[in-house]
Amino acid sequence: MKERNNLYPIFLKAKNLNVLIVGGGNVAEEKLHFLTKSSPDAKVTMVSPMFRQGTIELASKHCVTIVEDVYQEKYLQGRHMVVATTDIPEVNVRVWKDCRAQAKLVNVADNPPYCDFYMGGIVTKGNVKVAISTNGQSPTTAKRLRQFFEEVIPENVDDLVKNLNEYRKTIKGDFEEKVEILNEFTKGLIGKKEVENDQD
Ligand SMILES: C[C@@]1(CC(=O)O)C2=NC(=C\c3[nH]c(c(CCC(=O)O)c3CC(=O)O)Cc3[nH]c(c(CC(=O)O)c3CCC(=O)O)/C=C3\N/C(=C\2)[C@@H](CCC(=O)O)[C@]3(C)CC(=O)O)/[C@H]1CCC(=O)O
Ligand SMILES: NC(=O)c1ccc[n+]([C@@H]2O[C@H](COP(=O)([O-])OP(=O)(O)OC[C@H]3O[C@@H](n4cnc5c(N)ncnc54)[C@H](O)[C@@H]3O)[C@@H](O)[C@H]2O)c1
Repeated sequence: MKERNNLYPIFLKAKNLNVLIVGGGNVAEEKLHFLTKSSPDAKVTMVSPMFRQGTIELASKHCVTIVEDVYQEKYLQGRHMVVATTDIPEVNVRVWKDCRAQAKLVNVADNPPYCDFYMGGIVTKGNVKVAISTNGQSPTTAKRLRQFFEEVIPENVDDLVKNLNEYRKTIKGDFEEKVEILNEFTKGLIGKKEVENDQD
């Protein structure tokens, strides 16, 4: 059978979660960069004996606490999600095992078999967000697609969302009637004359 991506994307309120990043090198900085680019209000703690200067600067602009120490299990306390990025495979595997034992979501960066979730390529335009995954097959493609969608999704897509949100408030009637009116009103948007099945 043809391969397909069975991952289930969710849009996390990173502000309400405690994320731990283990390590403070290149990979940690890349993961922190893309996390805070998408979610500037993400709550993050980083633990590592060494941090890059760029990481320290990025951390100071966001809600990121830096702890200078080697990884220990106690740092998992209160964390919902963990990203392990050290250059010592045994440490990353230990983080993975500790997280699994405590049913915490864990991502060993750049190491798909040790990931409960993947970080994606992310495009944000106001209230609209698109997340891209290649099923862990090609991060470079995820990056290129992200750049492509950053170009082609119009900046004013957010106006549409806001206008429809306002319009929805003015529609009278029950839930079904509202859904019908909003669907009728937005039919033209996808460039097809007939929308055959609104479940698609
Ligand atoms: C999207 C993005 C998000 C982010 O990092 O936040 C992301 N990787 C990005 C860039 C990137 N990473 C790497 C390169 C070098 C080129 C290359 O090797 O392809 C580039 C491209 C570049 O930098 O140009 C190295 C790399 N990464 C992984 C492997 C292992 C492997 O592929 O098997 C290796 C090889 C390591 C080695 O050689 O040992 C694995 C993962 N990287 C993922 C995410 C997850 C899959 C996402 C998906 O499903 O598509 C997954 C599975 C796990 C994870 O880490 O979550 C971010 C782009 C953000 C943006 O630009 O918007
Ligand atoms: N740099 C890349 O683009 C890249 C690409 C693919 C794979 N990798 C792999 O990913 C891993 C990390 O790469 P990197 O470039 O970020 O390495 P790095 O040397 O820049 O960073 C490693 C970090 O891990 C920290 N660390 C070491 N032991 C620790 C411990 N016990 N507890 C907590 N933190 C600890 C170090 O202090 C350092 O901050 C390496 O195994 C590398 O081979 C890197």
